Amino acid sequence: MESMGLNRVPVITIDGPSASGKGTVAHLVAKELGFHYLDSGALYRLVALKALQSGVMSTDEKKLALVAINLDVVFRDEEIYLEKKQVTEKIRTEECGNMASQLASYPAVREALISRQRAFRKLPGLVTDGRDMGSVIFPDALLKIFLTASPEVRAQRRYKQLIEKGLNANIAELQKDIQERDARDSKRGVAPLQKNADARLLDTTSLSILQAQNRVLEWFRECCADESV
Ligand SMILES: Nc1ncnc2c1ncn2[C@@H]1O[C@H](COP(=O)(O)OP(=O)(O)OP(=O)(O)O)[C@@H](O)[C@H]1O
Ligand SMILES: Nc1ccn([C@H]2C[C@H](O)[C@@H](COP(=O)(O)O)O2)c(=O)n1
Repeated sequence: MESMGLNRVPVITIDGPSASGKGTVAHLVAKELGFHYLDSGALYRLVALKALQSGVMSTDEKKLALVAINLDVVFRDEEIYLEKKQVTEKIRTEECGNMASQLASYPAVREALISRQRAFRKLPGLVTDGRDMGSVIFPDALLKIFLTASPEVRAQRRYKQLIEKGLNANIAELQKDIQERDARDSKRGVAPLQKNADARLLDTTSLSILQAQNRVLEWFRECCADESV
């Protein structure tokens, strides 16, 4: 693997809808394999946070693209820094998530984030999660997964996650929010969330986190054997 060109660095992409568990599974798989990890949604959330802080409107594509181009962000260990300030939890609010989903529909914003995402592809490998990782950013990925779960289960998981963090949450509002976000992310004109033919479907509605993680690792080993990686 050491002598591989950059385009042969193995990549596992995990795309899927909001609160499906793709971030959790991608992170665990990366840890298990000793691979790098990219949470691409965090980049859209960081643009959203910076735009909210600077008073840039969610309708101003040009200014939002400038925010994305100039984003001063560092991912270090488990933490995320925007302009040297730690914002790991701050970008996880529903406000940032919704703003991120809105600005992610602009081609100029998406274009501005492409090279940043591809820069994460380094030896010994990369696991990444998002909406267009397999379709647009890493079309030659070794293994592409579309990870999903029923909308009800996703809302319950998000509810539990927020309550465990000591935050207020309302299951009906979360369900509505997830529905709206899914619709916006899937219906946009550029890089929509969808299961492409070359992605394997992983429905985790009745799987535990460990079962989902193991399924991805099994598939990865199969792909490595097929490709003699
Ligand atoms: N298979 C599973 N069984 C039970 N809970 C799960 C499972 N997968 C993930 N979870 C839990 O669901 C919650 C949401 O997961 P996570 O944040 O990874 O989703 P996501 O798809 O990355 O969301 P988003 O796209 O909004 O960032 C977390 O609390 C996680 O621990
Ligand atoms: N590859 C990606 C990643 C994220 N987005 C957008 C759409 C999401 O609603 C929003 C927040 O992502 P999350 O952190 O919830 O995964 O960002 C996208 O369009 N493409």
